[in-house]
Amino acid sequence: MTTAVDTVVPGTDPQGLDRFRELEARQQPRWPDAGELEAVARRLAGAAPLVAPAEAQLLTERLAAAGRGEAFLLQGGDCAETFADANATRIRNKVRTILQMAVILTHGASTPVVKMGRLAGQYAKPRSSDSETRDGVTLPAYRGDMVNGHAFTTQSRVPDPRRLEQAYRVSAATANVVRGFTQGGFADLRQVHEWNRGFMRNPAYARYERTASEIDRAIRFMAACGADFDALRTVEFYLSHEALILDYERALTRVDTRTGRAYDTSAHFLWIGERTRQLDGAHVEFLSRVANPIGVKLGPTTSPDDAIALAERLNPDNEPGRLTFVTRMGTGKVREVLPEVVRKVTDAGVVVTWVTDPMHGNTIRSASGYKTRRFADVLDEVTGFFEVHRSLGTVPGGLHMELTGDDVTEVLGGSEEISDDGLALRYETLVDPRLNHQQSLETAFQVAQMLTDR
Ligand SMILES: O=C[C@H](O)[C@H](O)COP(=O)(O)O
Ligand SMILES: C=C(OP(=O)(O)O)C(=O)O
Repeated sequence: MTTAVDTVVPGTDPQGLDRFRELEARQQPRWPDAGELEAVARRLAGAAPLVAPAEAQLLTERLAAAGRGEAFLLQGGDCAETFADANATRIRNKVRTILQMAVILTHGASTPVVKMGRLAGQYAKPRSSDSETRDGVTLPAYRGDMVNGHAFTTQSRVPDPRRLEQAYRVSAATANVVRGFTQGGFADLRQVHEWNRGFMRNPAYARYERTASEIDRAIRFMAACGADFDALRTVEFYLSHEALILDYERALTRVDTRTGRAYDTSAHFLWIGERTRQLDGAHVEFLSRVANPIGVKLGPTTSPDDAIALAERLNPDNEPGRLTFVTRMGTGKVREVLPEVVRKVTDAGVVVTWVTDPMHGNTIRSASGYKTRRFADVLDEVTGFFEVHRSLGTVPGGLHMELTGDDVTEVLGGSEEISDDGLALRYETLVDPRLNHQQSLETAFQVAQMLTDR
């Protein structure tokens, strides 16, 4: 990785990187010790970048291709990564799930897939409420391992800036493991059967095995023809997270010495959440200053004018691939709200890559009290997203999912028919429910069909 980047010390601000500090920043922790936060930010500002600007620039080109319908973005991972789960097995399971989904999509729809994890930095969460009450005791809400601990004790819930450094270190280790898996042979397409080994037989796995066999046959045929398969050994895999805690994102921003542009080197792709996308807010201001490809989540209250104004602010040069709109309307709203937004944005000449997040508009509380989603709702929002783009002649460019490679029981339904009673079996997420491995593969098969029709 090239490290041709210069630190921009907070407070010395040639690129306007600190201007966000003058604006309202929602969803920020109340750090108890400003001095300690500043010391941490200074140390992080001197630390090595986690990604290289050149990689982020290549991703911009890939996302531009997705926006034109020449590729498809698959972005997935935990709702909230945890420090405790940043081990090789869990990371491998997530990477493998994304690789398997990508194989299904590429094979089913003959479309190159841009692979991206919500990984190696997804440690901060926006919350509906600042506090949580249990049995009459009220404490600050858990805001992700980057901010405070999940344990319901006063000590654990106090925001601790040293966690920003821990998030950096764990992200670096995770990124290293991801590079090992994606560059070291594990992701070799000739391992396509191997990725499925050990899973129980069920319809999604049996279907995956058939796909893998067809890919195997095609590879053997091409090998017999003398093809060179070096390109199959490695995959491009990008890292992303929500750019929520601005002190962290600012501290990891560097100036690329080749281009003179500022990059947030905490990830290749950063997105602004639905709760922090105010046009005059700190998050929009900060991300307008970095050159990474960025996303904005658009919920059901988004007006076409909001979307156009965000695009003008975040991508004034209308650079293809720079801006992705991740729509998360909910299954009940997608067909009602999305058409007008897409139509007016398109009519305004705004170049954007459209991606669906079918998770965040479909969260419910089950009768047994779990925060969950119905698998059928998730699929229906994706279906609605494709229908809307089809009817407008615009491009459905990708899928943004909360998923895990493990056999959790957090989302209702799927071919294993997880019921309300079944949620308790392996409900492990600390914030929002994720698709398990098998539900993720099922989704990929359904989307491959929609992509083929695209
Ligand atoms: O992942 C998204 C948000 O952080 C999450 O949905 C907020 O959850 P809450 O409503 O439980 O705070
Ligand atoms: C908080 C998230 O989403 P949204 O901003 O769309 O609610 C998320 O993706 O984790």
